[in-house]
Amino acid sequence: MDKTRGNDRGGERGGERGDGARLGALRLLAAVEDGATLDEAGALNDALPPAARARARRLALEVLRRTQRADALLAPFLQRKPRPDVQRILRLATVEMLALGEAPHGAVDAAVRICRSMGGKGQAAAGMVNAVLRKVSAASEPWAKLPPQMMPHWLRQPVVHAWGRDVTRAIEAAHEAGAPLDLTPKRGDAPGQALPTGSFRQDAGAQVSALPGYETGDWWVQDAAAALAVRVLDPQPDERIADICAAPGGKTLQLAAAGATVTAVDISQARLARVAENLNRCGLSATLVAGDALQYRPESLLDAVLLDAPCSATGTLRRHPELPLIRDGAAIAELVDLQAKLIDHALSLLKPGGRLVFATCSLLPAEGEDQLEAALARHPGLHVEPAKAPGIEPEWLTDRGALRLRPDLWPERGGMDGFFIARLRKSLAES
Ligand SMILES: C[S@@+](CC[C@H](N)C(=O)[O-])C[C@H]1O[C@@H](n2cnc3c(N)ncnc32)[C@H](O)[C@@H]1O
Repeated sequence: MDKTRGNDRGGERGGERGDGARLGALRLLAAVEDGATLDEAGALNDALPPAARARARRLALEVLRRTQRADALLAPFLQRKPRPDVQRILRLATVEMLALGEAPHGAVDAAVRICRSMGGKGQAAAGMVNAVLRKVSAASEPWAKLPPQMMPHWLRQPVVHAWGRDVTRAIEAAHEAGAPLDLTPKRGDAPGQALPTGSFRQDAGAQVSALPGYETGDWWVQDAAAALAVRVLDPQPDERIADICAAPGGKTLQLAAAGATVTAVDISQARLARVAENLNRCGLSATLVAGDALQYRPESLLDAVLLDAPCSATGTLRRHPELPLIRDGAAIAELVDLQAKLIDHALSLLKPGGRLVFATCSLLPAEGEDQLEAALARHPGLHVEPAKAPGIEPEWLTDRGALRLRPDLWPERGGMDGFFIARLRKSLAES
């Protein structure tokens, strides 16, 4: 049996060695290779104590951000390709030592112990793992020279085409650096460093539920780029606004906090339950509608619609580095088609002169700039209003006045998710 895939607590009871967290990370990495997201695989570590479960996830994230780099460093030290479970152990120890500053004896001894605990073939590999990792521990110079992990071709190619190689490499460096934790205040402020756009930033390791104001719902977790969609929409008190792809609800909370009368629609009943929980925690309210947004029709036309459309989520690779491993880009055409239908439907819900914000957390122009051009061509009376909100820098705007946000922006502050955000005004003539 492959023990790194099982539900073995692996020494976490002893605690001091941290093997439970390492085994948990290896379990997550194996599940990702089998096609699961880290969120889907999370339940595999339910038997671990909370601190070890959190550390397992952090370790898996750090490895997934550097798998190519670890494999490139390891390759010259390996006489033949190891079994996948042994390769994962080698990657984990490599990343622990060279990226996370773990002392070599701790990381190497743990890798060897884990190999030995795997029985027959693992035991046979333990000597090789020990010898290879001792060489790796002295390889910090070649490690530093290796480039950050490249995006897969289906994503990299359109990104290079849109912004060139230097920006592409800067985006890849931002993916490796990971994401801080951003908070959106209900009103006023939230704990952390104030960002120019109104969000507050904590270090990546911050424990959300331990931060002041969590219990009282004074803020919620939301990337600074994601928070800009509602700031660009600029909701006003008592305006009737629908958030038609709402779950888990960060943007619904912003709309409700601004005093708008909000309807939150989502096709997933389970995800909509999270919107309800979040509203409840923050003492805010909205009408919730479970169902296909394409079928949603309010009793009367709306002042504004927020469409944060389903997309490739390629703007979130800092937080979801497993996505390139489990997606091949084949679903993009279908998503682009759905986004266009949702834009057309959203416009039909608006009063003449009403406004629509279309947003996707994607790096692909097909889900942003090109989608906008196609919508303008389909709706002659529709026009783009330049995105305005505090902290928006002029170079983030496209020629059309939409916002193109990328992970390499704000490098000195820790970056932001990739997002495309366009504010559209329906013509007064169109009903
Ligand atoms: C990008 S997420 C929205 C994130 C959300 N706006 C927030 O800020 O928390 C897209 C959402 O669209 C929902 N969705 C996908 N297809 C839909 C459809 N046809 N109608 C309504 N919701 C849909 C998904 O369930 C998912 O929750």
